Amino acid sequence: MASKLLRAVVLGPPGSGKGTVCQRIAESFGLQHLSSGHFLRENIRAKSEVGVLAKQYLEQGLLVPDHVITSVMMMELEKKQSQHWLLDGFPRTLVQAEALDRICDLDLVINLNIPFETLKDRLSARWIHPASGRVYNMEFNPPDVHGIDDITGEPLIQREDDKPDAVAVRLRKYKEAAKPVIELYKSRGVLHSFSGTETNKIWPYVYTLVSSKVRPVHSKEAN
Ligand SMILES: Nc1ncnc2c1ncn2[C@H]1C[C@H](O)[C@@H](COP(=O)(O)OP(=O)(O)OP(=O)(O)O)O1
Ligand SMILES: Nc1nc2c(ncn2[C@@H]2O[C@H](COP(=O)(O)OP(=O)(O)O)[C@@H](O)[C@H]2O)c(=O)[nH]1
Repeated sequence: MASKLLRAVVLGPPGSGKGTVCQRIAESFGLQHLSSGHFLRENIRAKSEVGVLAKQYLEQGLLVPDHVITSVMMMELEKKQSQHWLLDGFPRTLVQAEALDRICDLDLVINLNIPFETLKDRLSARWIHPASGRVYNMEFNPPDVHGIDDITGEPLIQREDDKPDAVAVRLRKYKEAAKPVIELYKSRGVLHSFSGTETNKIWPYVYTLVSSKVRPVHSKEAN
């Protein structure tokens, strides 16, 4: 097995299960899971310069400008140079993919293909613990106590951009922006697409794929 550090990306529309799949990969393989949305929400909570700027875009379900998210991600990636990593939510546009190209060669791109109706249903049932980014779903993986984070006991919230009007805009924007990124990675032969309506059914295939690149932390397949 290669000892090279893994550079991987998970692509997929909002609600496709990127966060869920990345969390499982991170746990099973000991990779760093780096979520662009999580970094932006952290900046918003901290009221940093980036956060103040990003807030207005997120509230309208819009992508933040390329240079803003690219500088946030480059700073985070610099801190993780010596670790395997997995990007969730970045790159979202061709400009971002080109910026990423300048600092690394990707080994693996996982593309989640999920039907639109499924995405809408999932997002309306999604609740998060803002401080950690932990994600719940009232049907798929509910918290032990309704509305409360399992680990800290703090309240869960529903994201403003998971409300129905913002969701439709986000899905449309995603499609437009992601098309050239998917084409680019397909042409390089690093793209692996998975289709379905259930993360639990897709997961064993993703696990097998990642196992071909990095050794699992646990010998038995996590689920
Ligand atoms: N790479 C990016 N480029 C531009 N805007 C971004 C990027 N990543 C995140 N954002 C902004 C716009 C997103 O709607 C918002 C939340 O990001 P994220 O948590 O990845 O949610 P998302 O819109 O993909 O939904 P989801 O978590 O459901 O996939 O942050
Ligand atoms: N019903 C159902 N919900 C799922 C499934 N996979 C993920 N979810 C939930 O759907 C929502 C979106 O998943 P998430 O991982 O946040 O997707 P992301 O937006 O692509 O990062 C979350 O509330 C998840 O808990 C699934 O197979 N079935």
